[in-house]
Amino acid sequence: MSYKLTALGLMSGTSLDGVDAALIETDGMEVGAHIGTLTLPYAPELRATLRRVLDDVAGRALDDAKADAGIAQVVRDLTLAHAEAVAALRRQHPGVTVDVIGFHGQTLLHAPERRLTWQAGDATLLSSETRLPVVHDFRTDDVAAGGQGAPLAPLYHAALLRGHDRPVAVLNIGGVANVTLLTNDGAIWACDTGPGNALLDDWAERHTGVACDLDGALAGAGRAREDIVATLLRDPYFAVPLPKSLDRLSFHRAFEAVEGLSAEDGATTLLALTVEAVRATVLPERPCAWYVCGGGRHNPVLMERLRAQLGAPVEPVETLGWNGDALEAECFAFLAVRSLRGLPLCVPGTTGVPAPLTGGRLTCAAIASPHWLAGAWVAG
Ligand SMILES: Nc1ncnc2c1ncn2[C@@H]1O[C@H](COP(=O)(O)OP(=O)(O)OP(=O)(O)O)[C@@H](O)[C@H]1O
Ligand SMILES: CC(=O)N[C@H]1[C@@H]2OC[C@@H](O2)[C@@H](O)[C@@H]1O[C@H](C)C(=O)O
Repeated sequence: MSYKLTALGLMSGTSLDGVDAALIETDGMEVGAHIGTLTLPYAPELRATLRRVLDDVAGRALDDAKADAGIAQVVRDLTLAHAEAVAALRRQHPGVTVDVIGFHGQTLLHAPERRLTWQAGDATLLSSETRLPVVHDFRTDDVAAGGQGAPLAPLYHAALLRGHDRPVAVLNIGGVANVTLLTNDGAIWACDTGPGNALLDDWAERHTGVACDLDGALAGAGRAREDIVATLLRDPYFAVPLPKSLDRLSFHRAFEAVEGLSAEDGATTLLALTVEAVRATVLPERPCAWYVCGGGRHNPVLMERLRAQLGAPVEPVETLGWNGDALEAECFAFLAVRSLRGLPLCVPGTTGVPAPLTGGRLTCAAIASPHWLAGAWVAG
């Protein structure tokens, strides 16, 4: 490995459950030590506010939403939650010097067809709170270049899977689900497959008051209405070839289709949609194995249906020695270092950009000269 940095990645995903933080060593090409991780759940009020803001932002002009004082306060609150996660992780590893933060931010809007994507977060505030350089805004350049802006995890998956048998797939089941496929000829393909847990979370919250269908308690007790799943699979999204990406709210019309079902049958049907959407994704090669990360792998009913439907072994990424709850946070640590080095964050097969493209912006507030900026390494 060439000159490596200690990078702290921060991800707050579409599930709106909180901030994942991870510390790794990397030169942006290889991944060295996995130093530590933690999750800091959002306070329930912040989560509820974010859920409302998502709906609000979807219905108005983006510039207008960004200028809204109420939304600005939410952005500040979520940034401070990220700063708290950084402080907590640094307290756990007092001997470690962090070189840079990779700050994804909270996606509040993703509409690549309008060349819009917004990962809310105040990088200047985070940098001044932590006194660390912050790389942020990872998706804008990709979308501006005509790409989907997502998923961005595939190059990290590829770095971790170097030398692994192919074709192989990594499936993330977060709020939205996304797949990375590494093919026999060394290509990387990716897309969002469809809903992940977001619909099931909202359904469970509505019916039980609990924020998710914990351990698949509801979905395991119901029957899937396969006719409804089949109808939902006629959505044009599934006919679009990859690369393609989704917003958290993209499939909320599925709610109308399950309206009137019992809590259990509705949950089983929504869970079946998540799995069938993966199966319906046309990949250039059939994976010989699927490795699953993201919170969905904790749902045994979901894993069981994936195993039954995908026609190849389906295992949690822990089988590979990875931490499936920290992977996305690690990814943004890795991408921060790639951004500093001007390396691509995406390639045509992952986001549809015309050519490999770097991205991200560096913000250094209240830091005279980050020690690594003095080195020749960054220029190289
Ligand atoms: N024990 C469990 N039983 C059922 N579901 C679970 C369990 N643990 C986590 N989950 C699901 O995982 C979700 C969180 O997953 P994750 O943290 O991967 O999402 P995210 O990173 O926010 O989303 P995305 O990857 O779309 O950005 C929860 O909202 C819940 O649906
Ligand atoms: C716009 C956005 O935030 N997309 C997320 C979301 O959550 C899962 C899926 O949709 C994925 O495409 C992406 O996140 C991961 C980290 C990615 O970019 O790979």
